[in-house]
Amino acid sequence: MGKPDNDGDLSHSLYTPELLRACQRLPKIELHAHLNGSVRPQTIKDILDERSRAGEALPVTEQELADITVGGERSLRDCFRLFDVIHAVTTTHAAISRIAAEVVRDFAADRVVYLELRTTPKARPEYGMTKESYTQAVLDGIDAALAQLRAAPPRAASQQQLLPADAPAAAAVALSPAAAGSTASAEPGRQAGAGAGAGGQGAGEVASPSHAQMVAASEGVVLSPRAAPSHASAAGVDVAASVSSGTSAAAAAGAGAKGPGTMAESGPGEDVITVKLLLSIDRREDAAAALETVQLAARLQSRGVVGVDLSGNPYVGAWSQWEGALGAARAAGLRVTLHAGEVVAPQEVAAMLAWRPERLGHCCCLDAELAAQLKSSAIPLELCLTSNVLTQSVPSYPEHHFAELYAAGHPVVLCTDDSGVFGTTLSREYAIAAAAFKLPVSALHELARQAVEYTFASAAEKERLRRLVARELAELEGGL
Ligand SMILES: CNc1ncnc2c1ncn2[C@@H]1O[C@H](COP(=O)(O)O)[C@@H](O)[C@H]1O
Repeated sequence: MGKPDNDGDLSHSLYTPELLRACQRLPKIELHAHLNGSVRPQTIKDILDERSRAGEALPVTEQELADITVGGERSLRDCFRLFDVIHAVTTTHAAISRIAAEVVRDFAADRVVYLELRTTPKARPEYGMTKESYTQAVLDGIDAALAQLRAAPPRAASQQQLLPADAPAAAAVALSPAAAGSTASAEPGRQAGAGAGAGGQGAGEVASPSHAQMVAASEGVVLSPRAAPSHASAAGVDVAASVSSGTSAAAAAGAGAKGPGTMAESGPGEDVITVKLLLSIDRREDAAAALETVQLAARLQSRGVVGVDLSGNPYVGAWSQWEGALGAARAAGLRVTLHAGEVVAPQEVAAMLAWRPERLGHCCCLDAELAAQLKSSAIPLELCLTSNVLTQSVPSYPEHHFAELYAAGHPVVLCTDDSGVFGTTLSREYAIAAAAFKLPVSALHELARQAVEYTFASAAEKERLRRLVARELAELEGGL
């Protein structure tokens, strides 16, 4: 599957290490990240190793494992086969919690200050898993990561081993060519990632390299485990240790409460990351299964579930299957975002636009008429440059529809989609956008600022985020 030196991915020649570093310093908002697509490749290997040591028959073949760990340019169809392989590996609640914790820490390490993570609740009776227990495991993992980020003393990050500037790309296992280099053979990431795992390991975590580290290694960039806000480093602090998550209601209920959906205490410095969860409906699911997910999301709003997503293989299913469940989501006060137009499907995209979700994802394959309708709808669009190029939904970075929509002033937000599968980070997506579309730094700042407006956060949280992002950008602009 794929070719390691995939030149659909021109990112290495597009941007410089300096540009990547500048993007790592930006306070960023991530609104389109699939949990299992954001898994660290090494974690998949670790889980398989553990199961193998326990004498279990492995759920994937050698070839499937190679497909995960070596990667390559992938068609969308191949991509969905890969997700099935990942799901075959991640069958325990502990694995789900571990992945959620690592993903939160990886985004925090990439200076993402607000994360809307999304995942498909899975009912897998053969593993004693219900949609509810799966989602609880995700929430527990998020809680664990936030608790650890909150507790980590500011100096902890500075004591961690940094990735050497000359660390070879091969130091990391990669799911994709973007960070692959030659990869996979030599106990990857163990050395490079050890102790530098996005600011240390959480409960149940072992050392495995984050995407930020893999990207940094492939770019020859020294990456601080925690890209601290500049004022913090000016004060001799490497890491902002306070973390917030959750709803304003929980905030009003006071500090110290636990988990997404609650507001943790704010420390003297800065909030590290706020995390919200969207529950995804997989396009393979029928109306009843979709409704079950919506009802679960509605019940878990107090824990930080803010919305519902429709995703999955775009070649499967029909819009009419999920419309009822999505209507129920709306009635329950949940926000809705839809994957639209990843493949040519004009009738479906027209129906989705008419339904008016709060956000849309991708919209790669729209004809001129639909593109005009999208623009007049002003529905904010989650754009995932690397994902779209690697899955060949768009021909190249410069030809990505970001350019046209951005020029038209359409609300857009840069996102990663599946940072593990595509070996990317949000900082890298910003760097690619800057280089491919010749955006000045001020435009990157404006993208970061505007992203706040497209979150599914409450009005109070948006206001807090606006202030946080504005303050950090002002410091960057002031060169502090
Ligand atoms: C590449 N573009 C994409 N288009 C559509 N759906 C995608 C996707 N990338 C990921 N997913 C959806 O997210 C699931 C994996 O994460 P979770 O198990 O939910 O955490 C995939 O199985 C698919 O349903």
